Amino acid sequence: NGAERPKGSGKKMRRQYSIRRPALLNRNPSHVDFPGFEESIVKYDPSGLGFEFQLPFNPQYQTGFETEPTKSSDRSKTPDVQQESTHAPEGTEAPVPVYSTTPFLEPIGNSYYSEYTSSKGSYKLASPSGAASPEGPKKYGGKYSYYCPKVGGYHSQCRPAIDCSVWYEVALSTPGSACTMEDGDPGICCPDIPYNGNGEPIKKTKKNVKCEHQCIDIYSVNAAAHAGRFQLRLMDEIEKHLTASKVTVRPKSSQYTHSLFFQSKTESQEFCRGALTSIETTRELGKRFQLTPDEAGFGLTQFHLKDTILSDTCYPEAMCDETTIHSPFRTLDGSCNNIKHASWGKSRTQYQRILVPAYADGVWLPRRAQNGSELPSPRLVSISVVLDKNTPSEAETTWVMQYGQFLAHDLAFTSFFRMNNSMSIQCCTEEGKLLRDTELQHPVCLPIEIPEDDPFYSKFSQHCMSFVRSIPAPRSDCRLGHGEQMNGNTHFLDQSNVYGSDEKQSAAVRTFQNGTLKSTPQKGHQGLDLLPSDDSADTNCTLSKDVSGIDPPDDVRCFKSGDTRSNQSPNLAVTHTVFLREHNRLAAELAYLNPSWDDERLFQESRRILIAQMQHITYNEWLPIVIGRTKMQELGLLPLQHGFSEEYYKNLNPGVLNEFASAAFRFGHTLIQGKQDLFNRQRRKEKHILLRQHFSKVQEVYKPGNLDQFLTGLATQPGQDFDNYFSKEITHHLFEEEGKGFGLDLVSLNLQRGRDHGLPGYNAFRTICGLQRAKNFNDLLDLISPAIVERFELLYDSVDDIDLYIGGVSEDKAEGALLGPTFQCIVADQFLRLKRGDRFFYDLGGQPGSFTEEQLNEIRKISFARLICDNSFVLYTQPLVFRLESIVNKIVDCDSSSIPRVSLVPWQESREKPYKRS
Ligand code: HEM
Ligand SMILES: [Ca+2]
Repeated sequence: NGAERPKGSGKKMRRQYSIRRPALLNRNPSHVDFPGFEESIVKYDPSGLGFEFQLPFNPQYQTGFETEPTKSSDRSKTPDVQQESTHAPEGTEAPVPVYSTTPFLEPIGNSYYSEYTSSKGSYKLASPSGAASPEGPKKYGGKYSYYCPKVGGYHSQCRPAIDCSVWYEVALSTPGSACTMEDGDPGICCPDIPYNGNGEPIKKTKKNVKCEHQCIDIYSVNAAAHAGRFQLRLMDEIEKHLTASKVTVRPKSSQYTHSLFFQSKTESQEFCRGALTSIETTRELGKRFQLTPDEAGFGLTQFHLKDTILSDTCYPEAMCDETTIHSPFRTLDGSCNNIKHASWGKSRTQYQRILVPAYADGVWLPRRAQNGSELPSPRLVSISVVLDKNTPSEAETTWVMQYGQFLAHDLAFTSFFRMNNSMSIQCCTEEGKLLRDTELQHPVCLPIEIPEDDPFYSKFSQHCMSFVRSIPAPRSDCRLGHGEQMNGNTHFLDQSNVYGSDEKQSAAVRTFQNGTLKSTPQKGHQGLDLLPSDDSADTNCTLSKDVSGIDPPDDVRCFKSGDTRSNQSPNLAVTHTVFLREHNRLAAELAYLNPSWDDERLFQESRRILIAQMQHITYNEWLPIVIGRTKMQELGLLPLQHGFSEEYYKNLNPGVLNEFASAAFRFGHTLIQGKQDLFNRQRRKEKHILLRQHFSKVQEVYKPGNLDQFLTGLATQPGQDFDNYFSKEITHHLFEEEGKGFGLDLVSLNLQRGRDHGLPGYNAFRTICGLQRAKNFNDLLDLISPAIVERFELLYDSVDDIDLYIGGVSEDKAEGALLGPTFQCIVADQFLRLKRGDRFFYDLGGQPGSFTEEQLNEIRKISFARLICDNSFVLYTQPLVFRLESIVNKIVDCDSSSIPRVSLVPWQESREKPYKRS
């Protein structure tokens, strides 16, 4: 029945719009078995609105859209499932293929009930080959097309996979849950999405410390403020000295590449200096009055900076005028999302914390051990606990990782200090030794000591890994006290990595014509554009001839997007490209439907839809894998099937948690594949790239056809599992300079970053997350393997000293989740804030930014598979791209209704039904 694809679907043009479908037939009859169940069936209408364009409206999408003929001979090909090790490129064995060995493009419709074949809209009985389920369709004498078994103990219905995303594992383990929808395309039997619980956000801790020293008056504070300012001038002098002495970062070195992505921007510099002055003032007061760390870090918050000579270091109050408050569109910098607290979630504001910080001096110095001694070197922790072992995921694709990184770059951008002259700060000698001479050490350096006998770096005589501290943000309460780090991006899930985090960044990526974003047209890509080039980049993103075999092509440039990190790896750039194309596709479609809309309206409406789509994909497809359905239900994070959500907590700060950005959400680093595969349309592996050669090199993305192969690779290659295993590509070769043989260690950077930010130890978070606080190392055995606990005991003096990051990645998985309970709890809390604290959350009703119900129901049809299908030449994919192909997640044609389309007709203003916001 592969020949029975919808007629005309060979034209790619058609794939962008809903295909008119016959009236609903053969509705899932599961209610027959269960009297009284009928009322509760939520009818799924895969027909959309029968929206069909007669004429192509955008010539951009016309050329080259002939798809490959789907000949039956093609369909009989089996995929090459042989895969080689990717996590550990050096000397590990090829893993056993973990994904289904179902032949590539097995006839569609030939699902679990193999005796049925389908044609659009009706079913015919094929030659029976034995019922696949004891209560199979035969029970109904062929009257009904199929029978859905109970899934997870609940009655289920046959729906597009995307509507069963949260039930996926349960459906997969239920025989007979692969079904055929009434139009013949494959679906999954699953129950309705469960009702949400009403779990609350974690209560943030506070430390109320009374400063006993009554003699600290405002004069003393101002005197200390002068000393604070002096510290900054001193830093300026040290910088001059360092520059004169040529203690700088060499271009192309790993530190240089690191700084390309994370160095602070000019716009943040001023805020950073103000914040640092107030931190230095607090430290100075601590010294002058011999305060305890708690008194300095928490007690001094009694002083409001407005009363001191540092009043100009506070943020100016964000002002929201009436137009902004009533606008259906978010501001670009996230301000005025919360009307009362206008700067909540705004870019360049501080991260918030669940637990108060544990700086060594209470104010700013990195955390130390409980007994006051040094913590073990992060690199020592990394080599003692972390292995590079290939543990491919049994169920998920590399997309889980890649989407996660994209999401991380929407939510957090922690930049580090740079010099006043914009140059990067060097914290080790050029030869990789610690800088002994304190004169030559920049005060914001926190170099990582590499042990003498390091099994890897000793081969290169490296004893020091450069590390520059993160910049602080002015405290949102405008008071003296401990430091807080700055999030350079908007805290909301709002695609700031696409659109930028302020007006200026956004202007740099817009064309200001027809609502579109800038792009680079590609002849070789047959009309589908790449990201625009970043002409200001003082680096190049080409590969050397040694790696690519060709001279660096002239037209290859670094890409530009709303976030500075889009060139970090080819697959990240590819992900950005999908979202860029989708924005421009939406803008073109909206322009067709609403010819009167100007550039601004088209831009904002497309942006609003794209953000909504990404929010839906995140909560419907990605989070159920990462934190699991049960946790989501408990906290009220499951997507609704219909209607609006009403839960907006105007008193809930949506801001990103420091614990989330600097530890928990870095869990994704354990999922990274060292070798990233490129697969062709037949899902045969064409080649792979070795990550170390492609950091900051996006040349491969330019090669015609590669983008689609990266996309297919991400949907085919299993991801690595969540564990304490990390690929060498990031623990030995991060940002490696070609020919050097070594780069940085991301695990060490993560650990040092946590200490730099004053994050309390792992044990403190166990308590917050409802686990038992470990009184000794043995108490960790409930979640961490004995071998690792033993290592911890050797490394750390006290169980309270264990760094959050290493503790978190060492935990066993929580039930039904990818993450261990502690990271699950922090990540879940963040996504609760991002949902209930966002006035523009996509399914929220009753707000100026709310969609109409009709529009919302369209948004709910989006899947990541649909975004890929509509914005590339990928022609076939499994409907749930975060999950490996399986019996319930078979590869289908992108035209299939198994991957529903979003119709934009409800956005057409001139329709009979007026465009109305609820
Ligand atoms: C090829 C893949 C990746 C590379 C090379 C990479 C590299 C890095 C680097 C170098 C940092 C900064 C380290 C520091 O100095 O503190 C970082 C931060 C981070 N990474 Fe990754 N990462 C990757 C994938 C991921 C994934 C899959 C996730 C999540 C699912 C993730 C989440 C984060 C987060 C949340 C941060 C902190 C961001 C910030 O605060 O600015 N990363 N990553
Ligand atoms: Ca954002």
